[in-house]
Amino acid sequence: MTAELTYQDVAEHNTKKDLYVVIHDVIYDCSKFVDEHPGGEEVLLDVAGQDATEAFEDVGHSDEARETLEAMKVATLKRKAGDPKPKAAVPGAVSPAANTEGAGVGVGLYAVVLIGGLLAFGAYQYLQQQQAAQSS
Ligand code: HEM
Repeated sequence: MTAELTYQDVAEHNTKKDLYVVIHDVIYDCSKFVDEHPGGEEVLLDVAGQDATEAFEDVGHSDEARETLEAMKVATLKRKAGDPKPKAAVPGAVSPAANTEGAGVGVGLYAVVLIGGLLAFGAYQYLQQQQAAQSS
């Protein structure tokens, strides 16, 4: 199967009865699998018509799951300028239309990571000081 589809094509298949996902730049038709998914239909509906690479990999699916996936392959992804980057599955971006503003979301994510890191560092320093104060 050598068909190529774009993100826009995939985004149209975003319902339970007609559900495509992109994982590692390959497109899979999960329509028949939604009801059988051991992880529930909700998570698949969340990524319907979108890049599910991160969601799929985060769970650490088994080899068996990967074989199931392989059987559902329908096409490969044809990337166009402005499409989200590989693995750029953005948690919370439920609407397929969200991929038109990929750049903005990317910057936002960096900000979140940066602030999270600073907070963790601050907390660490604080705890160190507390400990130092206690032991003196
Ligand atoms: C799209 C193709 C997918 C396939 C073929 C698939 C297949 C499977 C299979 C076979 C299992 C059973 C455990 C295992 O063998 O690893 C499983 C479990 C699970 N899947 Fe998926 N999955 C897919 C996508 C996703 C996505 C996008 C998520 C999003 C978070 C997800 C979340 C989970 C979770 C949380 C479990 C664990 C359920 C439990 O242990 O109770 N799956 N999946």
